[in-house]
Amino acid sequence: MASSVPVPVASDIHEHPSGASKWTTLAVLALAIWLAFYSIRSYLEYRCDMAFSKQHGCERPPELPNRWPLGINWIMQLWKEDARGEVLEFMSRVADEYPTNMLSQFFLFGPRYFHVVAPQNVEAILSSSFADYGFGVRADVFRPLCGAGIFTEEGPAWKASRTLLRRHLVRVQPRALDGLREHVDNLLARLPADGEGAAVVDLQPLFYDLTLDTASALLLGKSIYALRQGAAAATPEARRNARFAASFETVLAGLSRRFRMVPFHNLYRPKAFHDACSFIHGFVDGYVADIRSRKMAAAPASLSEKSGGGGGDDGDRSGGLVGQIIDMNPDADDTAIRSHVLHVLLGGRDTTASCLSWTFRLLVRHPPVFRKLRGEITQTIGAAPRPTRDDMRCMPYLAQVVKESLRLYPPVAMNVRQAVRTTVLPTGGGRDGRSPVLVRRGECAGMSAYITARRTSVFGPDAREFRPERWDSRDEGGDGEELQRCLDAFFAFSAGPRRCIGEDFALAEVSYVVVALCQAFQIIEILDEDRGKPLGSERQNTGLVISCMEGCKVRMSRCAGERGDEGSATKT
Ligand code: HEM
Repeated sequence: MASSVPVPVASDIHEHPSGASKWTTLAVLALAIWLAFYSIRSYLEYRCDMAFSKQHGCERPPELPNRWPLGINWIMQLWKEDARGEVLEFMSRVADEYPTNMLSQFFLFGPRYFHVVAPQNVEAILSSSFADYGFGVRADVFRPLCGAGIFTEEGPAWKASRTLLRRHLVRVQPRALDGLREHVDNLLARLPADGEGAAVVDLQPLFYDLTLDTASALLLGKSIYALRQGAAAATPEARRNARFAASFETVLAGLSRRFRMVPFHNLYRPKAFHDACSFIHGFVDGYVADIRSRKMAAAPASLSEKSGGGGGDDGDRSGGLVGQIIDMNPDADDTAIRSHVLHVLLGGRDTTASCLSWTFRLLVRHPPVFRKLRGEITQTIGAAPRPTRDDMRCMPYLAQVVKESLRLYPPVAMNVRQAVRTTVLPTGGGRDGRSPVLVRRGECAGMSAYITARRTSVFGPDAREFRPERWDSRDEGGDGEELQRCLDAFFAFSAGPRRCIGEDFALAEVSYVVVALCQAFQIIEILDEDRGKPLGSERQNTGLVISCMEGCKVRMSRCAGERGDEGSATKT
């Protein structure tokens, strides 16, 4: 038996390699070919880029010096400052040390990262060289919550989403203030009542509830009523709404953590985050199914007539954005509708609440500005219960106050783009910081409206001060040059083709709430313990938008006789 088994000899082994070693050889060969190809391509690309750089007279901006390899010292410092709530102020201080308006650095093994401060460079990235930049990993970071949509898409898909969403916003815009009234009433009901005397209130969480209510009404045709939850939490619907509001908070915190972990963001997988995403998906899907079935039951014939894209006048009233999309295209995919809803919610809710919160923080810290604003409100609408759109157009100082608040505390404080092709930024290179700068394909450019707002070279010696008058075209007495410089450097709503589509809606909402609170409360003032603290010394939460860790605590009273401090000057 033993003699029938063939025994391999050494020569057989060499001439007929086993399956495994054959594949190993092939894999090594493929890797070597890929490496050779990659190196040659990188080298050729580098040569082309250098020629391009020379042609445009580019020079490198200053490099941030690393104390430890791979910029680890900077990463640790940023984490530390972030935990302290001071990361934006820290970055502003670093930028101030470099008058060239531009810095470059590497983080770990990532691509070169440019810190862009000069308004000309911001303009190039957002507008004139728009096509040269993309979002990098943003889509991947947002995917668990909202899939593909306006915030993450590029090219034709983004254009289609933008056209659709703009159409909806333009349609609801004229009636937006009517829709706000109910929610502002709910806000007022949560504040100290008549005769209750002066009370300390943190307005920040209430503003977040308010904007969740207005945004959900805009998108789903029915509000979440977060402001009413205390009173009505007994019903199953109210409980579901409360869970939606809580899940949304969990998800936003998770998304902001994912951003901080790039490129390891996919390692962030806590169960609470995924459960919250699933709940939100099911919640919105429920609304979509409900609106669709109501529409089918109400007018099956008219639905097919509208499928050409015309939509109906009731689009925004019955089912908000969801209803309008179904009106225009009854075959629209439900998951795609859900993504539209979540993208706009993501873009419109926290940003508006953040703006409201910072505006009131600033107003109570600047009594002369608050007094002047109250004067304008009284003069324009007197005792009328609520302002109309026309009333608000007649309040230029109100617009200046909101704009100045957005300048100093832009809700979207940081933004990043990644070059999709090699390109040039107009300024910031060389010793004097005036030469163009080469940005190679794959390199990143980070902009911060917060840091730019604090540059004295851009906004003048009072850049860090809250001075709404800087936006008054009549105030300068000069040739309007300074105002134009301020306008060019203002990008709280971004700029160029991807400028915010909710700007008008947000400004109307913020202005309306400011007027409503000023009318209802004769006293809104700073707490004694907060007096004298300079702007920027507060602790900030830099998630997807900036909020204040200390909230927006004020002392309020409906009646002037019940003020906490006669010395304060917020009364008209
Ligand atoms: C004070 C409030 C707001 C601020 C400061 C603000 C700011 C911004 C900024 C900076 C961007 C550009 C983001 C980027 O390109 O990375 C943006 C985009 C966007 N915003 Fe707003 N926003 C506000 C309110 C709103 C509201 C109320 C809505 C909707 C109702 C909205 C919807 C959007 C959408 C859909 C985009 C994406 C536009 C695109 O990529 O084409 N925003 N916003």
